[in-house]
Amino acid sequence: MRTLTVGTRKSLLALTQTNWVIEQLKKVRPDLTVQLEKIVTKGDKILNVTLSKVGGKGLFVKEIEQALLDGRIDLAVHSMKDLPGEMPTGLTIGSIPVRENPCDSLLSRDGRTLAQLPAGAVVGTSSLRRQAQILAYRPDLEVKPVRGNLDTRINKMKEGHFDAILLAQAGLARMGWQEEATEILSTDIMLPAVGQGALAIQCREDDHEVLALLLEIHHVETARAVKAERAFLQAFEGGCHLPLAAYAEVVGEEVRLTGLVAHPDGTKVIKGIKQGRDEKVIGQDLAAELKEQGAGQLLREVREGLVG
Ligand SMILES: NCc1[nH]cc(CCC(=O)O)c1CC(=O)O
Repeated sequence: MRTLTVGTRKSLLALTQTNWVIEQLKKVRPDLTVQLEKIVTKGDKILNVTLSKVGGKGLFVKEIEQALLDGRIDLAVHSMKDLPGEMPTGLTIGSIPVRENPCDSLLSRDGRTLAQLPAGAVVGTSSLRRQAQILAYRPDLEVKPVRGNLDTRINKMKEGHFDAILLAQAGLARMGWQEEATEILSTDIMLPAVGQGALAIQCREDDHEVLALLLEIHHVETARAVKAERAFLQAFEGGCHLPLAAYAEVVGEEVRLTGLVAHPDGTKVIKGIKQGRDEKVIGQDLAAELKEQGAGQLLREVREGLVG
């Protein structure tokens, strides 16, 4: 097989994820040769400003997709939760490898769990999804925005800017920093972002050589779960900056999907569960059910900046 060029963002997490994928590929094809092509995306350039204010889906993805289309790279590893619903013609997801821990974690300065944090404690997160759910559970906490890469956020907490922060356990685990988590939050308290903990490996849809290779590390159960979660998200024309969460698991032959839409201040949580064989159908059905309870209107208000 030809030497493959793998595109990646320059952040430590992106490099770590990409190297993990290359390792998995080499397990099945020991003779595989690859070279890395580091790409700086718009999202990386503006990490220090409020992404939700800048808007724009796929801030971390666009330049990488262009490099794939131009043939400068042959495959690219994305965090599934950062990947927009629509994909440019000519590209496809060739593989969804096995999912890491999908949960969110609380990291606190003095080792206190979420239940033990005192009233008024300051929790750092810039995610409306995390903000909404943490305030629904503990309305007495204060949420403040925090930006930057994982290590930047952890350092800001340790320096005392926050009593605690919320991060995806998957990111910590991939970096080998799982011990930094004070508490892995149950999905009952903190439902994850769509696709959280999963990776998507993107390639050109006519590159059969790469497609055959990627199939070797495809994980069918993860792919089924993510398909249900993304069908739910797409029914809301959702971006990743909305107070929307979903998590699915394979149960026997079926997939069980839990989804929610919340007011950013946590005063309202619209939540439901759907189980069935067809991932797309349960995603769409659950979205329709939550819309009947006002979820569509709530998200429109968030998008238009009326609340949040
Ligand atoms: N939004 C940024 C982002 N995109 C992917 C991860 C790592 C976890 C994952 O793969 O889902 C993170 C960090 C975080 O949210 O704490």
